[in-house]
Amino acid sequence: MDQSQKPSFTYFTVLVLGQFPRFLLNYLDIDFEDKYIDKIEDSFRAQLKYGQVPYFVDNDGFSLTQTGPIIRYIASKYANADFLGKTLKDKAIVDETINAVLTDVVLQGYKVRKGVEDIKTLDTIIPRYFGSFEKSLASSTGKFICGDYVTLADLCVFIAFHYFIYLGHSESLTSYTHLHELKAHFESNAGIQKYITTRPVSEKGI
Ligand SMILES: N[C@@H](CCC(=O)N[C@@H](CS)C(=O)NCC(=O)O)C(=O)O
Repeated sequence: MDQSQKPSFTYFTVLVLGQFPRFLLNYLDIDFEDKYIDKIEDSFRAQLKYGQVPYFVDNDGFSLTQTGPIIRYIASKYANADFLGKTLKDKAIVDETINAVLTDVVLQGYKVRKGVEDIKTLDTIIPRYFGSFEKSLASSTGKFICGDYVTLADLCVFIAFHYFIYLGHSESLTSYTHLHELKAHFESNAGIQKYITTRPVSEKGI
């Protein structure tokens, strides 16, 4: 296999799931090829293990689908050792948080925006999940979910918070001051600034 190729990432222009690897790759300042697609061509679909994107290919040709495993793999390989949690329990909390963000928060927000789910769903989702993330940050011994060091859980919570503001729910999120501080923390990262300001905007608004 060619060891010299750049990692690549493929997903649609919409943000939904693809924004997690994209935010992470930019946050870690990884030189990668970002491929935006409008549709999955048949020949490409045949390469995808479950016929769907997100799709990540590492610099040695190793490929992965499934958002959670992609971001955990990238973090394990390219971030510092603590980024997935320093202790067994911190690792479990990081995992618990990522799972909540990917399955219970972001997909629900997307479904509401798409009109597949009633807007009233958010009356439960926002206080249940963002309320809980806020509580974790407020009771932390440091600025982050696991205390004084940043993890992939913090990045995922930031992405979900950022996404809900993008989807138009900022008024319901005003009172979450620790989440706003977390947002300011990540938005000060040069890679994240670059990604947010240069990414293509989907007309679909999702
Ligand atoms: N469980 C998968 C879900 C992947 C998924 O639903 N992908 C959608 C886009 S968000 C897709 O590829 N849709 C196009 C299609 O099925 O043709 C993950 O977490 O990555």
